Amino acid sequence: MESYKEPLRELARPYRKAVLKALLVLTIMGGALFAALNISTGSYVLAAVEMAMGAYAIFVFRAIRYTRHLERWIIAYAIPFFTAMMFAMITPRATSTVHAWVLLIPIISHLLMGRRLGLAVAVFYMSVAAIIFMFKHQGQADMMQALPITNIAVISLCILVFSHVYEVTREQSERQLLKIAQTDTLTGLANRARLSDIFEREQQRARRYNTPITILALDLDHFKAVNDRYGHETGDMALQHVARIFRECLRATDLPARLGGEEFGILLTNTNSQQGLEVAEKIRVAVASTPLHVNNDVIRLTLSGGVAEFGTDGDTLRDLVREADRRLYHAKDAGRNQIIPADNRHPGNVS
Ligand SMILES: Nc1nc2c(ncn2[C@@H]2O[C@H](COP(=O)(O)OP(=O)(O)OP(=O)(O)O)[C@@H](O)[C@H]2O)c(=O)[nH]1
Repeated sequence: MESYKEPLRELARPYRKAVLKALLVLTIMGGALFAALNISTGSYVLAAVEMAMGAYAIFVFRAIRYTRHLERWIIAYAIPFFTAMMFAMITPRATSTVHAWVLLIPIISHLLMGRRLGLAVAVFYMSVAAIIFMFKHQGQADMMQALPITNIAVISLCILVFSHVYEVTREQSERQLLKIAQTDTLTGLANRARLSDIFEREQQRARRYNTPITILALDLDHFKAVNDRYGHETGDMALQHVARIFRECLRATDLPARLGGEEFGILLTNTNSQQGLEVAEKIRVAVASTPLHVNNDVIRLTLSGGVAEFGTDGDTLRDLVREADRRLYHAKDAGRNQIIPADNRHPGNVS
């Protein structure tokens, strides 16, 4: 489960909202200023468009305060905003300096909509602006020369490329930081924060499609003795060794996580508690039958576990981990190296 799409979107929200708010405030102020200037020069249609954009900006400013659909409001505002820009370019009374506004499009669209949609919207409106420019100035010999046209084209392209590169790099750094923040450094497994994020997403899917989710809680047996006998460094190697076995035993859609110390939680999507028990048994047998070789030592490890199923044992990750933990401690009490299933009646084989 490598996708960080949802948490990245969440992370970008406050910053996109701040950019949108700044744009709205500037539109309200700019709308009033340019409407007054256009009224004074008799450009009433343009003034009406500017006042309408200002009024719409006030409406959107209020609407985004508590919205859960910021992305939709961004599109609902940016598209009319850019369209109004194109309209301002078409009007006969508009001066050629109005084209300077087009340079804002790639910056605003990337900041508000991200690298993919931002690029698509920017390329579309900049192309429309280029066509309008050519039509408008086709009779003006001084503008229709290679140098001024190349100047404008290169500046526009530079701003488009810089905005895009900035946004791509920003997203990559954010993804990298998020990955670090959600990964256990010792084992490379997910940590509790990532397990929680993925569980939130998966439980929504499970409710919608009525599919099962199972949580396993697994804990190494007598791990303190491993540390005491072979040292902390070897203990760390044992944790890495177990993490490797988890990866080998699980599907790509399962998420193994280190909950802390020598305790692990595994999220199994599309898996009921019976299938979950089979997975846990497979891991238990693999750990018990794959000793760790360090120098000349052969270190035999075992683990105990508990299974809990979404819905039957609880609806939140906290409840499910608590239930799976409760069974895990039964397994410890019953002699270790065993899994207690979700129905709590039939412990798995003790080898
Ligand atoms: N090497 C290493 N040891 C750790 C790490 N985190 C926790 N431990 C050790 O794990 C051991 C856990 O000990 P206990 O909680 O007594 O559990 P146990 O010895 O496995 O006994 P049972 O769980 O009852 O089978 C302690 O010695 C901790 O110091 C870690 O990151 N690296």
